[in-house]
Amino acid sequence: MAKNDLKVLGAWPSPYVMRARISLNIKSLDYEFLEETFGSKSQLLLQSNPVHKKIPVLIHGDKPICESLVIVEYIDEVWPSSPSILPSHPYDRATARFWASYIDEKWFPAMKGIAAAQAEEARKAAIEQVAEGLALLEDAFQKTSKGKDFFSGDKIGYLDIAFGCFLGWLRVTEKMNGIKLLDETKTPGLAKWAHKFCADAAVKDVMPETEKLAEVAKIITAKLRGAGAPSK
Ligand SMILES: N[C@@H](CCC(=O)N[C@@H](CS)C(=O)NCC(=O)O)C(=O)O
Repeated sequence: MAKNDLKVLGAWPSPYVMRARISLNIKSLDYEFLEETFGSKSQLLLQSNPVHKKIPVLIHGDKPICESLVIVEYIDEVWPSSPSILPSHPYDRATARFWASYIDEKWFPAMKGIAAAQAEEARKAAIEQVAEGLALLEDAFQKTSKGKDFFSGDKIGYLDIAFGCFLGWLRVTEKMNGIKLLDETKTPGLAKWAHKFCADAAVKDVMPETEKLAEVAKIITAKLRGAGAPSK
């Protein structure tokens, strides 16, 4: 058993699961990774997260903690470090939480919309929405990074984790649609940030390879579009 008795219920392609794993890596915490089978839910998952029945769940001792961003905050509070994952100033914390919520509630759903779109017009509208979101996030990056590598400054922090976990899916979306979303001319800060984020020691072993993720994306896309529905 690992020293801190930590388990993560998850699956390697899940961006939300990645948030928990990156946070544990930042704090150099060992954990057992319990991989859920795609398309089914283990008894442990159902009893650990009876409300949402979703991954990730962090189990600390015998206590389950659900919801990826709640998990990130929990890890940061239980194992404090310098710098912390959450910004130290209340205003910076509020700003980071604001953008994380924007990413989960607006930006990523728009990216899923690209895959789900059946008609070309709907696909173009979703791409446009994602690009507009990236322009907003570029602006947020310029303001919060203050010329440093990450949203949080010199080291990866809360907003880096909240957004960076979607980079694998962003690359897959680019590849499957023959488009460039993170553009060096339109979003130069984010393009550089993405390279640094993926190369970071806390991230590189949990960021899935684009090719491998693309295989999962094909299955999910078919599900989103309704299996067998004619694609327009
Ligand atoms: N808001 C949740 C989202 C988690 C989530 O959507 N997880 C997906 C895997 S990527 C899941 O468990 N899906 C199974 C389901 O929806 O039944 C979080 O941040 O943890």
